[in-house]
Amino acid sequence: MTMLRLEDLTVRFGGQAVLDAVDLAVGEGEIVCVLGPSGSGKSTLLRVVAGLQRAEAGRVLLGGRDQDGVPTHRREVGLMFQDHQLFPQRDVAGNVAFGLRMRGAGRAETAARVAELLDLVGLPGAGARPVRELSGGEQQRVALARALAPGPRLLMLDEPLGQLDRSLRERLVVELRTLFRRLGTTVLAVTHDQGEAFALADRVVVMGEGRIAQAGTPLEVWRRPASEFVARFLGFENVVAATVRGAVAETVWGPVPVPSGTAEGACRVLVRPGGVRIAPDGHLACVVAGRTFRGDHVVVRLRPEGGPELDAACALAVAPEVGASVRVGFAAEDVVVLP
Ligand SMILES: Nc1ncnc2c1ncn2[C@@H]1O[C@H](COP(=O)(O)OP(=O)(O)OP(=O)(O)O)[C@@H](O)[C@H]1O
Repeated sequence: MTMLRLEDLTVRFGGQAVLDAVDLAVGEGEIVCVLGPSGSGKSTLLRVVAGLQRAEAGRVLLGGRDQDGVPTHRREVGLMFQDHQLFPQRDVAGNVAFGLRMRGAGRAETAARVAELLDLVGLPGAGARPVRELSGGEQQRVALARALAPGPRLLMLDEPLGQLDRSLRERLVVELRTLFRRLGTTVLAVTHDQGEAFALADRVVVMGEGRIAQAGTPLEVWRRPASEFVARFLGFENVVAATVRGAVAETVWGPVPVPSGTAEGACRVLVRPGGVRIAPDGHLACVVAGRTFRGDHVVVRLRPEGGPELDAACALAVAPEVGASVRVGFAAEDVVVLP
């Protein structure tokens, strides 16, 4: 079943379309992450779904019902923003209970639900703690418990882990995914951090200038970026103009093998760094201009005889030193033809 459907949604500020005829469906229990550069319209999208921002055109359907004219508090959506927006004067329980009280829940019911949620987010017994004394990660959990407390049909997260340091983010994102799976929560999250989106989402939606540039599973989007915009946003820089003839694309880097069935003629090609192979029989001579350590591999920046620089992903043990002369070839499985 589709929990959320956006049809032809358009929002303009000062004549500029911030959302430009956006169509999107989120299934029940699905976790969708909207990813995009700053200003691409991600937060506006959430605000329209929540009823905090009016759309100029298009529809928002929740559980099949048009939400036009339905106020925020009747939409049964949970919201969690990047700065948590906890009430500093209330303790943890008072924060988590907020949405329940708004719905008129009784004292005993509220207390039981708060305890249950604090267990769920890994803060058992923390109800009486002042929120001011919590760490960033603990505050994030309280904000999550507060958003989940009223049992929303759709949980929306806006840069949920934005303020936290990297290692905590990486840990929490795994916890969040496990929790949402267990609860069967339908989630629409926005983030500019691709690592976060790819770790959290069943489906990733990449936005640019108010439009959906690509939607697909993390693996699909990673393996087959649909455009140069998506490829560059994901951090792929090995993009070059090409002319396809048969199974080969001619480029300033020399011939690049392309998948069979690729249309002939002008295009742009992406070679993922893993497909730039340093080997003595490679056709392209390069000098190593830089090296970036990436944990389990090294990204080597190569300066070819002609054309733009390119990145190669190398195993730690064999990565050449800066200044070394190397030769490279391209592996077909890491070549993506862009429109
Ligand atoms: N109420 C408003 N009035 C005028 N312009 C606005 C308003 N809200 C947002 N904008 C503009 O709309 C554009 C999209 O904003 P939005 O916050 O949706 O982007 P975003 O993708 O969430 O960005 P970020 O990642 O920086 O939060 C921006 O250019 C922003 O300045």
